[in-house]
Amino acid sequence: MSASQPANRREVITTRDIRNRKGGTPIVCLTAYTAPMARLLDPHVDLILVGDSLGNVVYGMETTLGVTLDMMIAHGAGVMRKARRACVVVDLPFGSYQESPQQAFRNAARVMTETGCRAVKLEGGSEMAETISFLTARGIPVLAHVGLTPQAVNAMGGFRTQGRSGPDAERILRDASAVAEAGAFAVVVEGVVEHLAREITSRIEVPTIGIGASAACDGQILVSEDLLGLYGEHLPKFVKRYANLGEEIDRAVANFADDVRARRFPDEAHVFKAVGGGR
Ligand SMILES: Nc1nc(=O)c2c([nH]1)NC[C@@H]1CN(c3ccc(C(=O)N[C@@H](CCC(=O)O)C(=O)O)cc3)CN21
Ligand SMILES: CC(C)C(=O)C(=O)O
Ligand SMILES: [Mg+2]
Repeated sequence: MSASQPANRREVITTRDIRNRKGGTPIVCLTAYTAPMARLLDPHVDLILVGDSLGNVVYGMETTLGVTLDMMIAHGAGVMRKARRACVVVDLPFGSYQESPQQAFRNAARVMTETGCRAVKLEGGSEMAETISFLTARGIPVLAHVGLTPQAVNAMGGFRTQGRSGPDAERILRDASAVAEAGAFAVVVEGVVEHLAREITSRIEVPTIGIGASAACDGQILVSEDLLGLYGEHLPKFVKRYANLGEEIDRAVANFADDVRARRFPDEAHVFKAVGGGR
């Protein structure tokens, strides 16, 4: 009998699967903001994050502070339509969860019901522990995010590597422990020095997913447009470019413009003709 494993059951990755990867094969994560990008990433990654970095990447904002809940829900729903197996997590934007556990639940529940995603991510350490246990106890899995937290850019005085001083490193370690103990299924660790990332990873029981936080983490995440060469010229030091799609787009658009101006496009292969009755 195979009632528990029907042959046509499709592989899906749950937050529990991610949680269980602690210390195993590194967890592969990338961002997607749209359906076509989700379709391309889905066969290759374990987790797709609909990040509030879409404020920078899609909307040209300077920081993520102007991103709204409605924007996250619209993009999250688009990603969900084309992600079949990867675990999809949606960022809660600035101002949608910091006020109280009740505010966080109300807005996270909207994200879950209106997108169908598996979990939400929120930024913060010890001060968010109560909110994380409030959400997880009520059925909303939470991915935590500590270290360099972009929504706190004004409090941090810029996008700076965190944990360089002893007291700073101890605070971030306490933050990571607090969010893990509060019930987060994994913790994004951003922009911290290598020895701190290694220390956090060895001390907490759930996986760490690093961005600019060394190979000592249990997984890695990057912004897809950064590694594809689709965003910006000056990238953070931690980004590795795997393609230069921006250059490809430049060449393709220049060729299209030349063809239109020279009347080479549309050519015979791309024109409708009224053959046998027409249309
Ligand atoms: N396209 C994109 N990629 C990202 O990784 C990203 C976003 N957007 N938006 C939200 C946050 C902001 N992030 C950032 C932005 C800038 C730096 C940066 O300039 N870092 C300096 C560190 C300088 C230091 O050593 O303190 C660097 O040179 O890497 C880092 C992370 C990461 N996130
Ligand atoms: C870079 C990741 C961790 C993120 O929070 C985002 O893309 O918004
Ligand atoms: Mg984010």
